This record gives sequence, C-alpha cells and structure tokens, in this order.
Amino acid sequence: MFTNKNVKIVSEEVLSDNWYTLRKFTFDYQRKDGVWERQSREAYDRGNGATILLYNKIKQSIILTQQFRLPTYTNGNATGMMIESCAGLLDKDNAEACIRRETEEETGYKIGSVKKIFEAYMSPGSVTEILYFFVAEYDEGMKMGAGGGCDAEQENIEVMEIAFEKAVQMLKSGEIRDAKTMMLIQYAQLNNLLAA
Ligand SMILES: Nc1nc2c(ncn2[C@@H]2O[C@H](COP(=O)(O)OP(=O)(O)O[C@H]3O[C@H](CO)[C@@H](O)[C@H](O)[C@@H]3O)[C@@H](O)[C@H]2O)c(=O)[nH]1
Ligand SMILES: [Mg+2]
Repeated sequence: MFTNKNVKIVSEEVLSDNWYTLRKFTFDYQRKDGVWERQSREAYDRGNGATILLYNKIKQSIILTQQFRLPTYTNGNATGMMIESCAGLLDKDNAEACIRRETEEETGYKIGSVKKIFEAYMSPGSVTEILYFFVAEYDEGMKMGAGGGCDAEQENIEVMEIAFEKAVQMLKSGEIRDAKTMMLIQYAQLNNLLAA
C-alpha cells in the first residue's frame, strides 16, 4: 500500500477511537537534499464519503439539505446551520450504492442513473477522507418519502428544493459555504448541467 521510497513509517498510535479514529504517525521523511528527518503527524480517520447534486432541468432546480453541524458552530458559524448537498459516509458499501441509500434517507428521492464526476481529498493535511462526487436527475415521480435522515442517528435534516440560479447567488453571497456543495454547483455551471 505504501510505495513512496522517501517515506518510512516508524510507528502508529491511536490517540482516540471514541467515534472515529485519531492516529498519530511517526515517520522518517527524506528531503530533496537526501537528509532523513523524523516527523510526526496526526490523521483523523472518519472513513470515506459520497455526495450528490440532484438536479431537474425542467424546473431548473436542485435539491440541497440543511442541518446543524457542530464543528462549524465552534468555528464562526453563528447558527451552526449548514446548507449542503446530500452526503453520507460509505460504511462498507461502494460509493454508488452508498449515495443511492443516502439520497433516499436524507431527501426521500429514489434516483435512477447516477454519474460519478470526480473524487477529492477534502482536507489532506489532517483528515484521511476521500469524497466521491456524483450528479443525478430527479423528478417528483421519484419521491418516496419525506427524507430528513435517519432517526436512529439523530439526524434532523431539512430538504430544500431551490432554483439553480438562487443556489449560484447563495454561493456568491456566502450563504452556501460548504466545500463539497460549492464544488458541485460550480461543476454544474462549468458543464451546463441544467441546460435543456
Ligand atoms: N454520536 C455521534 N454521532 C456522530 C459523531 N460524528 C458524526 N456522527 C453522526 O454520524 C452520522 C453520519 O451521517 P452521514 O450522513 O453518513 O455522514 P455526514 O456527516 O453527512 O458526512 C458527509 O458529509 C461530510 C461533511 O461534508 C463529509 O465529510 C462526509 O464525507 C460525508 O459526505 C450523522 O448522523 C452524524 O451526526 C460523533 O462524534 N458522535
Ligand atoms: Mg449526511
């Protein structure tokens, strides 16, 4: 799994495994001048995730979600509320199966075909997570329930259907400031995703 000849992992220590896992790695790193240096870095492993932009070309609308995100509340987000694309952790599923399940749980839509557009490390200096990005069309016929998330996980998710142009404005105004959501909206703009 490790193939970088300039890096030798020396040790790995679990600092916390209360919910997800925080590890401290000690490793030797060979600099460009050939000198080996010992370093240590913490890495937070909360698994991998998937996210999706649901869009409707006829209505020129998209589906987003809104929920309370505690970490943002501790860092300058006055209400802690975040407007985000539907997303979830992978569990043991593959990314496509995961995003279908999350979409139904969080938004109530049972979607047809989905398209994977890219994948990204969202915070590579501290979080191990890779996030898989998808887009899919939705319509009212696909609505199976209210969505809202999983009660057992205490998710209180509000489903928002909004005009795509409004979402673009909200990105400009700073009302949307979740990275994955911004990436998806900009992908839709760049690729004329909602063009007839
Ligand atoms: N009890 C407890 N529950 C937790 C904790 N951390 C997370 N959870 C709960 O675990 C559930 C995970 O829900 P998912 O829908 O699977 O994941 P997500 O939090 O929406 O994550 C998605 O968005 C993230 C933020 O953009 C992404 O980083 C992630 O990859 C994924 O796409 C949520 O109900 C969340 O509140 C914790 O420390 N304790
Ligand atoms: Mg989620």
